[in-house]
Amino acid sequence: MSRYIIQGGRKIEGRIRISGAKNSVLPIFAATILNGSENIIHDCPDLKDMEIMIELLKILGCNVKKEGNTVIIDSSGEIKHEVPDSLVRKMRSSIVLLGALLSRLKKANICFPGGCDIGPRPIDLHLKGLEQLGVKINESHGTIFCEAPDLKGTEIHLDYPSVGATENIILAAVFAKGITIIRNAAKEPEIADLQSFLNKSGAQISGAGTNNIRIEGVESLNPVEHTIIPDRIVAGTYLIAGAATSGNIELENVNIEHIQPMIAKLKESGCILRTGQNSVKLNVKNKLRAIDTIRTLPYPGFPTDLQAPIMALLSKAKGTSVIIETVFENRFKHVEDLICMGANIKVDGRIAVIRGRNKLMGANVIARDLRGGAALVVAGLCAEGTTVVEDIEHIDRGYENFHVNLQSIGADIIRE
Ligand SMILES: CC(=O)N[C@H]1[C@@H](OP(=O)(O)OP(=O)(O)OC[C@H]2O[C@@H](n3ccc(=O)[nH]c3=O)[C@H](O)[C@@H]2O)O[C@H](CO)[C@@H](O)[C@@H]1O
Ligand SMILES: C=C(OP(=O)(O)O)C(=O)O
Repeated sequence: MSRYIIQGGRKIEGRIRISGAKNSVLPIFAATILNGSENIIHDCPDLKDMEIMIELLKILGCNVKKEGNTVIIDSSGEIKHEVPDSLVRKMRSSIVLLGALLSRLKKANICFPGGCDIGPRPIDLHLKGLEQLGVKINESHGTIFCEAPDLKGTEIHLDYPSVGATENIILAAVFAKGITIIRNAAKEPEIADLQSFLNKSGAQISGAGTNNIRIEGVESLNPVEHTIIPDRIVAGTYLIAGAATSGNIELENVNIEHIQPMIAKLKESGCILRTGQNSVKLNVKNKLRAIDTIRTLPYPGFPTDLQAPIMALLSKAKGTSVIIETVFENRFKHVEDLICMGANIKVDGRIAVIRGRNKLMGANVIARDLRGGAALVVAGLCAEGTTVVEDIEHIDRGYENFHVNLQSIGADIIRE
């Protein structure tokens, strides 16, 4: 187990380039199974989850080469339909291999996926959508056995705009006969990136980024070269870290449209933000103010993945803030560690009330999930004294070179 040791109280100042998005690269890697060809993918972030997905693809029969942040995946060989449980349980995105394998092989066996422990996270909407496309599903002893003798396009109305379900249905529908329409689809930028990757390969998909996605089945796909979109959650985390230390930072390689929900809230708190075409600068002149209400929502609402980091920031803002977590049922595990650091936070169900304190104090805390862990790093950066964050393997799932990047902009953080 590794840990970060942070000496708080230093302003972070400088420039960081944002890596490709974890939640984009993982479904796109799964999608490389479809074309049975070579796929060259640039700006792949060096993350634990990406390593696991590469391992999974190799076991399934793909040839994978890594050259810096470019990954070349050749899926022209024979592909297996059974996905090993131990790796599937290590992350959430492994479940999109289901749609990809059904598309390519018309069958797949996979267990229930892992990922951050932030609530029950069922996959009923994935399975319901796949069944509507004609997939026969049997569950036994935790394994889902799927067969898709005859995938047929149809209209699917999602009860909730689930990111993973939207991705799985898109993947399964690429070769389905006729037209598939997904209504109430997730609108996240990572879905649009998946569409863009698949269309470059010859798929006929439109509407990603809106509630209605249309997929016209095609017969075959071609090799692709693609660059992953910048990670809006990583960008948001660095902006929050900059704000929490009253710093002065510039982020490069960001899509400004994708980070608008964070920009709006940071401005409400009193941060000064200036946007360029693909960059954003943040500085802070006065003490930050509380934010009346933050309600996490599907995109373009405020992202649940930044709920924990912004809570760390609000723990030191002037006044009382309210955060309502509407997406996941149990995403406040970081609260007890923030309280250990001196924060005044009360939680009732999905609502957290944060009364800003003048200071936070360094403490020994534990990263219990990916973004909760990032929040504790943010808190450590702006706390007095030393903070030790244990179990940082969770953070490795989603942040490339986290402490190295923070060091490069003046943070006192080491990995042990
Ligand atoms: C790898 C990846 O891309 N992860 C992201 C993805 O997770 P993920 O794809 O798991 O998130 P979903 O959008 O599917 O889940 C949102 C909500 O819908 C519920 N639900 C989902 C599917 C289903 O079949 N039934 C069901 O009830 C979930 O329990 C949750 O309460 O989107 C989340 C919401 O933006 C982000 O926090 C995650 O970082
Ligand atoms: C919840 C997250 O990841 P996952 O869905 O992979 O668990 C996240 O990225 O914050």
